[in-house]
Amino acid sequence: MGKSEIDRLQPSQLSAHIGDGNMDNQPSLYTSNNNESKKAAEDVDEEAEPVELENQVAGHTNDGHNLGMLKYKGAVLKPITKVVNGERESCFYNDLDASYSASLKQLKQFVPQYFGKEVVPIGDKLVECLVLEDLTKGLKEPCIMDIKIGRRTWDPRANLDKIKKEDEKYKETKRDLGFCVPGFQVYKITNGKLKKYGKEYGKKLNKESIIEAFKVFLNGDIAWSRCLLVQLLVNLWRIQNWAKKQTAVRLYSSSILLIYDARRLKQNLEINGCLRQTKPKPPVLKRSASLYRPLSIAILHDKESVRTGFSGQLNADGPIFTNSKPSSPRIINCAPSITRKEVPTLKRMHSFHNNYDKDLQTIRDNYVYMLDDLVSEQKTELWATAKMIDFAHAYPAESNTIDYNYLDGIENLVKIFEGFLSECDNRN
Ligand SMILES: Nc1ncnc2c1ncn2[C@@H]1O[C@H](COP(=O)(O)OP(=O)(O)OP(=O)(O)O)[C@@H](O)[C@H]1O
Ligand SMILES: O=P(O)(O)O[C@@H]1[C@H](O)[C@H](O)[C@@H](OP(=O)(O)O)[C@H](OP(=O)(O)O)[C@H]1O
Repeated sequence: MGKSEIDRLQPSQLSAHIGDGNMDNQPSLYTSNNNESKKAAEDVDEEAEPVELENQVAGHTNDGHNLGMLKYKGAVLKPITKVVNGERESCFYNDLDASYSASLKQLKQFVPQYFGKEVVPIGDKLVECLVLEDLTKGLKEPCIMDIKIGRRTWDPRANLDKIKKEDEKYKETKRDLGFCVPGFQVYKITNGKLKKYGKEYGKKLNKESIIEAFKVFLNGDIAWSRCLLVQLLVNLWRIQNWAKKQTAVRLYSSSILLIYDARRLKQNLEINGCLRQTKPKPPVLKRSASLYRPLSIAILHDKESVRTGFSGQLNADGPIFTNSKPSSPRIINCAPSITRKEVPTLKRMHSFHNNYDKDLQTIRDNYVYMLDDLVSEQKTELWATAKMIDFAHAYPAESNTIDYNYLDGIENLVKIFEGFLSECDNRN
């Protein structure tokens, strides 16, 4: 890469390129008069001083050169140990607020809230940190997986050594899937115990063993929860749709955090009779009378649609089933745009596997409606999400083209989760 090209990619130019973000004018968590920040400040748990973020699953740790993530006053602190990276990440967050670009504005909903920079005491030093919303706040048993997106994890300013070092890590999953897993933690719903899997584990994964790793993370080795998969997938689809269109930024070495509360998962599985030791089982639904298959298929097939067993009600844990046969499943009202005419091929049962775009879109729409219902009608909080983090290597796109390095990774991730969803349909 020529010097002039590298020079054009100085961090400060991210602002210039995408908007007029001023990286130092951001409201602070503690001093701002910005309403959102004020509210966050009121909400905070009071750690008197920064403490280690015990739920950190990947990234730099306190090793003498670097510092790990911290928790302070209810927020997460990311210490700036590499000034250029820290500035770049701070600029990136600021640009999301300041930009006129629709895709950058849209991106804001997929990332943690950013409260600006703060200088805090860490040990005997004062360290400047990014202050971020704690994405795991309020979760009783937070299960977190860090998925680094992209085959290429080095940025345009990387030297040969860095390129080599990056290319040698997580080789197989990056090559075959376009992402890797540098770490995760899971609370097992069988015994409530926390298990952590670090980067050495992640580096050995390949396209087969990573499926097992996902199952372990999702407690899917014990039972599949459609409610969990839907919550995660809806967010992944949104990010995927964003990545399909956006031409403003290139994200290198950026991650998606998958987050859920194992406590809520357990409750959800118990209510649905999927865990043995628990409450009386709900009425057994025959395969044909179950909603546990793509909703769009159910509603497009007249006979099937009256036999879903779906009561028309959703609670915090997903759809409620009855023995009765509702003549008009509520989902039909939720998805008025879906007609027999539009998607005549949906009777094909393996649409998940063949990934036919149109079929999938319909199926996705249904799950999005279902998720919306969960929130809007029952006024419940969701307990799983997928968020984008780590923008230390975010660069402006040089030409208005798609970031295929990012898009490929998220598309493969989505396919794997859609596969789980269809497996879940068959088992339940
Ligand atoms: N907003 C957040 N809320 C909760 N946890 C977070 C948040 N941001 C980061 N984390 C935790 O910290 C870890 C590291 O975050 P991040 O990727 O930003 O750090 P990093 O040191 O830049 O990583 P890398 O070494 O991959 O570049 C994540 O895997 C996650 O466990
Ligand atoms: O997954 P691993 O093995 O921990 O690899 C690290 C990871 O790629 C980080 O993103 C990178 O930090 P940067 O984002 O700062 O490049 C770090 O570089 P470093 O060793 O130079 O800190 C790598 O060691």
